[in-house]
Amino acid sequence: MKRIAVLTSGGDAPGMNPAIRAVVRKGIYEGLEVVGIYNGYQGLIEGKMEPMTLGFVGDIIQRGGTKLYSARCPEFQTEEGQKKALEQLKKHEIDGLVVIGGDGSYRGSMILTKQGIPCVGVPGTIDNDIPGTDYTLGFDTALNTVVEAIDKIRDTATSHERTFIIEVMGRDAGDIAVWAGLAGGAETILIPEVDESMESIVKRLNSGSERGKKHSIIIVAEGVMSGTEFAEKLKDYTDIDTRVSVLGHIQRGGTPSGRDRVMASLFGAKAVEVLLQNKGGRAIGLRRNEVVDYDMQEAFEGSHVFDLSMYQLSKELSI
Ligand SMILES: Nc1ncnc2c1ncn2[C@@H]1O[C@H](COP(=O)(O)OP(=O)(O)OP(=O)(O)O)[C@@H](O)[C@H]1O
Ligand SMILES: O=P(O)(O)OC[C@H]1O[C@](O)(CO)[C@@H](O)[C@@H]1O
Ligand SMILES: [Mg+2]
Repeated sequence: MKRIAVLTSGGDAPGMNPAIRAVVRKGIYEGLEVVGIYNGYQGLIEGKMEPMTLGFVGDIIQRGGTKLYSARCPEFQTEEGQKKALEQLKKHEIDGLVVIGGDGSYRGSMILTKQGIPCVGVPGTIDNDIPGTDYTLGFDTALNTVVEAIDKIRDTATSHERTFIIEVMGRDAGDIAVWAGLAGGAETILIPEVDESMESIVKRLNSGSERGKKHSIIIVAEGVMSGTEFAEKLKDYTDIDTRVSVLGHIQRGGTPSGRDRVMASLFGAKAVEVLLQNKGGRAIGLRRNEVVDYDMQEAFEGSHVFDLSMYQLSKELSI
């Protein structure tokens, strides 16, 4: 292994920059040449890459987004696109690749591994939804962004004695919703993992009102339905005055938290160590507080472990 490359792919996540920094600096420390590929698999297909220096990754540890840019690349899902990508890797004499991204990006990397370029995945997605790891980069920062937003919205909810419906991200996963709901004291949390009936939701809202509760925070994970859709549904059951707030992409941006910077540094360095052992098709993760590498296949076959007890606790604490 002489020359390795790194790319970021899929939705960006705070922590991607510190992870790039760790891959580049650990690689150079170990005597490797490190190439940065721009715009994910799209840039790989187009050969948009250049050698990285220690300086290139200076002053990025504290920045959100990704200095290498990210993309969703439908062309890479075609055989022709994959062939072009492999040709570029061979042309630039790249012996191994670190892919920082979510499950889709991992799937793409498996194709390259099977074609002879060992790839290692670093979990970078705010959704925290990759099977096999307890943590994905960006989750902590996104969580803090959402909690800050809930706190602000709560001020208005209290002043106007209103119920607020806050829609949060997490394509198919309820982690952001549950953690933020618990941290922000939300009364109701709707997540894709649990099917709660409208009757039960309304019953809880009404019992709060009967006890004199004047405001309420409802978190809706986008994977369940949109906040607006939920507000419309609620109208069929109650005349409670609601407002909807869609947090959207502010959840993906911003300075990575201390936790995300540390995890990114640990994950990025571990990815380089794994490549140095000539291992491909591996994913980096956190298990019981230990940084590990595991068979990437597990990330596809296993299911993301969702902590139902936290969801239950949020209900017990926010009645
Ligand atoms: N099955 C697949 N085969 C080949 N490439 C894939 C596959 N799935 C995804 N990819 C590639 O990976 C890119 C990123 O995937 P996707 O858009 O699913 O994001 P992700 O990595 O899952 O991140 P996130 O869900 O956090 O945004 C895709 O645009 C595509 O280029
Ligand atoms: O930015 P895009 O492409 O609209 O993707 C949004 C999706 O990406 C994520 O932010 C990360 O996977 C999801 O939570 C969300 O559903
Ligand atoms: Mg994904």
